[in-house]
Amino acid sequence: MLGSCKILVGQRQKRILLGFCLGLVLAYGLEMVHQYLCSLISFFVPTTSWILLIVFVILLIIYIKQILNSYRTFQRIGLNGPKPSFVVGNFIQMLKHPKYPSFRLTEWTKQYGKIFGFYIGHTPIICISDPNFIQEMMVTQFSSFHSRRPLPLQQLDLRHLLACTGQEWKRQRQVINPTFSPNKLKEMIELVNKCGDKLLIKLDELCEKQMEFDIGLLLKRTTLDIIFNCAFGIESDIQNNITDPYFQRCAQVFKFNLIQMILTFLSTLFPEFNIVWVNIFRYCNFFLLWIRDNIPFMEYLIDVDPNMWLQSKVENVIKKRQQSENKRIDLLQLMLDASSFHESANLSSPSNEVSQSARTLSYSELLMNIYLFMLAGYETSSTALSYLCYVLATHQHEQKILQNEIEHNLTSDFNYENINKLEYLDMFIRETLRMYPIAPFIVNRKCNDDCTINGMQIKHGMNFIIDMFSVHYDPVLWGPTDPNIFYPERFKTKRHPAAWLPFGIGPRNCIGLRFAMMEIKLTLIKILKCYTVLSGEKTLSHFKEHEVFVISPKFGIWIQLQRR
Ligand code: HEM
Repeated sequence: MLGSCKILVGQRQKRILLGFCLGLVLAYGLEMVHQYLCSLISFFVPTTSWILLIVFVILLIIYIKQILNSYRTFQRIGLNGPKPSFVVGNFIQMLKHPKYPSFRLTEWTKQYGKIFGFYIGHTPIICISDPNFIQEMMVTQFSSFHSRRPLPLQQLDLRHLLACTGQEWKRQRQVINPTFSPNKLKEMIELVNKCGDKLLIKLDELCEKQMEFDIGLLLKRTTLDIIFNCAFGIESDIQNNITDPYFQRCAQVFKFNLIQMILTFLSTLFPEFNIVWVNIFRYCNFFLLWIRDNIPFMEYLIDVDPNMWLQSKVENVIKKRQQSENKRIDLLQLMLDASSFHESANLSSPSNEVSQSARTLSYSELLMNIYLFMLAGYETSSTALSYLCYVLATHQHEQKILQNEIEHNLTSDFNYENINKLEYLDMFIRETLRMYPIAPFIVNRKCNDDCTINGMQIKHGMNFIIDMFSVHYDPVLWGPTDPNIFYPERFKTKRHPAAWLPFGIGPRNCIGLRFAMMEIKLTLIKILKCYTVLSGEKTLSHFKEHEVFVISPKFGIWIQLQRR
């Protein structure tokens, strides 16, 4: 999702060895650059090192003053918030939260109110959990808040929906929106259905054994299978083959290696030097790839960069589809139909560029977006399904109501209209995502134009984040039944439009919402028609959440199945 390159090395020892080699080479490289610069400058000025030192100290003082100044942002506008530490701001306090970082925001909301300020590094961020403010910012005054804060280590030339801004984002969104319309989804449901059938075969085997198992991994494979089928028309064997390279690469993208962790940390604390961190990261990857390709046996030590690998596969698939006579109905075909570039286009060809007024996508935009859908659609949907299985296992009464609804209203015809008529199923999923939102960190906005909301003057460049947990557990918004209780029927009452935010809100909400709901509903229906989900010994004891991009169950979801 970051769109950044990454190298993975198999085991710990290999990483240490590599880290050591890399350190040596970096040190040598730096020394060379240093010597070269000194000899170059001393050619013109004899007292180079003194001048360099003085310039460096002056720049450092200016930079530190800037940092200290930014820590006074909220004092100036009279906003409360936790006290920041120098350089890190409140970032470490967030990371050190025993549950997960997003939960720290909820604690601060309780302490400082529904609008407060905190610092990530020295970047001031306003945290909001007032639904009226959220509605105003993300819907009514959207034209002043159409960007997000760039992701740490985000490449500067990244041009997909999640990353781009302004006119570029508007054009891309207008072109891609129809791809996810109900009419198009109706045509794709058969593909999702087939992937669900493959899951049932696996579940059958596990049910026979009458043992407790982690369903999380199976759901990951299923959602990846669905997105491969629906996005690229690849009929993969992910669900049967544990070593499937697509599955392994996608999983690797969400795991950070040491270099990536350090650079992500630096990029978070010092975003103004992002170009430096991104380039160090890029060159480290190129360097490791070079070693892998040129030094014997290194291919066993250094793995291929999963982002590069996946992107090259996406490129091949696009090329093949362009040449094929057979036009499937899937995301790739719909987006190809909406794009305009020559068949021979590639990332560096002139047809890679399009004018902002044109209602079309360039080659690189198509490539990046298809790649984004693959990653954005796989982890989120499988995590949602995992939470749903956990809730099913721990709420037998609600599961019975759901099974009755499915039995009485659905025969074998799982078409788009029919599955969307199931009211209780819809409320059940919404209630689960209210209690277990998956990607709260991504619901953030950056102000593009000075404006005023609820009397608060907002300057261009100010960052905002939503404290989703405070909104989702607010008794005023979700009462009278206690929001800590799982109660799907609460959705029968009309709620504030900004009270339910798992997919964000406004023109820049999740473009895959309908697609995700379709695959989640269909998969659940298939499971519940055949089985009852039961809890086992590990269901509660192994349930622990953690947050890396998304909030997900750390040790999987352990359940038992009983055939109906
Ligand atoms: C349960 C599943 C999913 C959840 C919880 C989820 C959540 C989110 C959230 C919270 C956002 C940010 C919205 C905002 O800022 O207001 C988002 C954006 C996005 N999601 Fe999803 N998502 C899911 C599934 C999908 C799927 C299946 C796809 C694609 C096939 C997808 C593609 C995207 C894209 C491209 C964006 C960026 C939209 C833009 O900036 O215009 N998501 N998602």
